[in-house]
Amino acid sequence: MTATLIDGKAFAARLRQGIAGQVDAMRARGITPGLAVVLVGEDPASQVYVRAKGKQTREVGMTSFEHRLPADTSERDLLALIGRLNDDPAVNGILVQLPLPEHMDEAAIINAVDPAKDVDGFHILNVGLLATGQKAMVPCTPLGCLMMLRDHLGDLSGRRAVVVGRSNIVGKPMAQLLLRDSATVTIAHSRTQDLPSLCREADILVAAVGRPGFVKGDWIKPGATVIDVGINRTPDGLVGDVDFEAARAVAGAITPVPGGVGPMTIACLLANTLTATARKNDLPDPEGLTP
Ligand SMILES: Nc1nc2c(c(=O)[nH]1)N[C@@H](CN(C=O)c1ccc(C(=O)N[C@@H](CCC(=O)O)C(=O)O)cc1)CN2
Ligand SMILES: [Mg+2]
Repeated sequence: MTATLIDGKAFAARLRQGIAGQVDAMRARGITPGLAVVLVGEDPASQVYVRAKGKQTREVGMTSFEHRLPADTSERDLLALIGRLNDDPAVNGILVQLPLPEHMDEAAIINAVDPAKDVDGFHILNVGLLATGQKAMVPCTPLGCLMMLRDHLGDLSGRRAVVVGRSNIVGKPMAQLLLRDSATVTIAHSRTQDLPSLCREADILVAAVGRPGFVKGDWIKPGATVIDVGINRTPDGLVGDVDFEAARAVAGAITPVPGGVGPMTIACLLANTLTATARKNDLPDPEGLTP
C-alpha cells in the first residue's frame, strides 16, 4: 500500500479562495488589508518567493507593497523603512524576507517590526505569546503544517509527534503548535542519539532539517503521517528532507516536494495578514485561519 498524498497546492488554493471571500467582506466595510514585503539583495530563490507573495496578495484582493533594496543597504536604512511601515495605517502586515545579507543583525531587524503587524510571527513577543498559549501571530510554515495535519488526522490529542529540526522559523514553533493540540512532542536535532529509532515512534513526523533525503524509509512507523518541510535544490531537481519514494511505501500519508508545505506557507501569510487586519479593527479573528 502506498501513502495518501497530502496535496498542499490544492489545500492552499482552497484556503486562498476562502481568504478572498473574507477580504471581499472586509472591503465592503471599507477596510482593505495591506501587506508589505521587504527584500534585501538578489537571492534568486527569495526573488521567486517575493514575486509569488505579491501576486497572490493582489489575487485575494489585498494591497501589496513591495520594497526591493540593494544587498549593501545599511541596517540603519532598513530599520528606517521598517519604522515607516510600522507607522503606515495602510500596512497591516510586514514581512522581511529571509535570509538577510550577512552584515545585518537578523534578530534586531525582526524585533523592529510592530508585533501586531508581524505576519511572520518571528518577533520575540509573538514567540513568547505562542509558547505561553496566548493569542499570537503564528509563523506561516508551521501554521500550514498544522492545518494539513488537522485536516488529515482530525484530533491530534495524544499522538506522538517528532519534529526533526530546531529552527526558530519551523522546528520550535511547530513543536509549540503540536503541544497546544495536546500531541506528545519531541524535538530532535543533529545531536539526537539514535534518531532512526526515535522517528520510528512517531505517529506524526515533521522533517525540517534542510538536508536532501535525510529521513529514510525505514525510520518511518508504518501508517505514520509525514510532513516534509525541506526544499532542497539538487542536480535532480527540487527534493525534500525525506526519501520520498521509500517513505511513501511505509507512511500512511505524506506531503510531496514540491506541492506540499511550500504553497501553504504563502497561503498562511495571507491568512495572517487577514488576521492582523481583523485584530487592528477590533473584529473577531477570521474563521479557521488561526490555531
Ligand atoms: N520572512 C520569511 N522568510 C522566509 C520564509 C518565511 O516564512 N518568512 N520561508 C522560506 C521561504 N518561503 C517563503 O518566504 C517559501 C518557500 C517555498 C515556497 C514554495 O511554494 N515552494 C514550492 C516550490 C517553489 C520553488 O520552486 O522553489 C513548493 O514547495 O512546492 C514558498 C515560500 C524562507 N524564507
Ligand atoms: Mg517558511
